[in-house]
Amino acid sequence: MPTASPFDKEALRRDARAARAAFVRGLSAGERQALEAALAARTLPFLANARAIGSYVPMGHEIDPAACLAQGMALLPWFASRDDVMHFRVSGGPLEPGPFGTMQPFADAAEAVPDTLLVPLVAADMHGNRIGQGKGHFDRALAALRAVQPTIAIGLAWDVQILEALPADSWDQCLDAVVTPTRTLTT
Ligand SMILES: Nc1nc2c(c(=O)[nH]1)N(C=O)[C@@H](CNc1ccc(C(=O)N[C@@H](CCC(=O)O)C(=O)O)cc1)CN2
Ligand SMILES: Nc1ncnc2c1ncn2[C@@H]1O[C@H](COP(=O)(O)OP(=O)(O)OP(=O)(O)O)[C@@H](O)[C@H]1O
Repeated sequence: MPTASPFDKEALRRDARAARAAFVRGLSAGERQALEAALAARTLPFLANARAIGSYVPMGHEIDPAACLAQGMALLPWFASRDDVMHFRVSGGPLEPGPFGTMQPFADAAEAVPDTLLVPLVAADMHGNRIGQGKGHFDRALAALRAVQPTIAIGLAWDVQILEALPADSWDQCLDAVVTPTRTLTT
């Protein structure tokens, strides 16, 4: 597996964020909704046998997984503080701002363990390598979950986020699939 210097990953992250922003800014509300509906249709087969789905509340220009979850409730990332590891709590009730600019359940929502994760990303490649926000939250959470039980990770992205190849660090957790509105890549 190739190893990247932190500089490489940082540059890739910056460029991928810019490409994602440019793409999403060019979409009308209707186009965005249609692409997110197409994403949901492609994602549903991966959720058929899931018992507890971890999802996310989109921030910035991330693709919205809400249509993927039309049938049921999901778990959302939850942090007690910026130094905390990522937990998952049941959504469905009210949300409040969490420490990283995302909305999260209140502390009294039930904690649960997902067996399938819908994973936001900045960039991914055809081999299931992923670059995220750079804090390692999903890598650490997936490593902890997979140490206990098989956990399926499905990366969700706009097409523009899929690159030919990305560097992988030793701690990177592989995605089992990457789904976009037009492509389903299984690794
Ligand atoms: N929607 C969403 N929820 C998520 C994540 C994510 O990537 N997306 N996370 C993934 O681990 C976790 C939160 N971790 C995060 C870590 C760092 C930043 C962050 O540095 N954000 C930049 C914005 C960058 C941008 O322009 O997109 C910032 O706030 O300046 C955000 C979330 C759990 N929830
Ligand atoms: N399993 C782990 N145990 C300890 N540290 C980890 C683990 N996984 C990742 N990290 C740390 O997290 C930091 C960020 O990793 P990386 O740049 O791969 O994050 P990312 O996948 O882009 O971010 P995220 O998962 O938050 O969206 C690295 O400094 C790495 O050392």
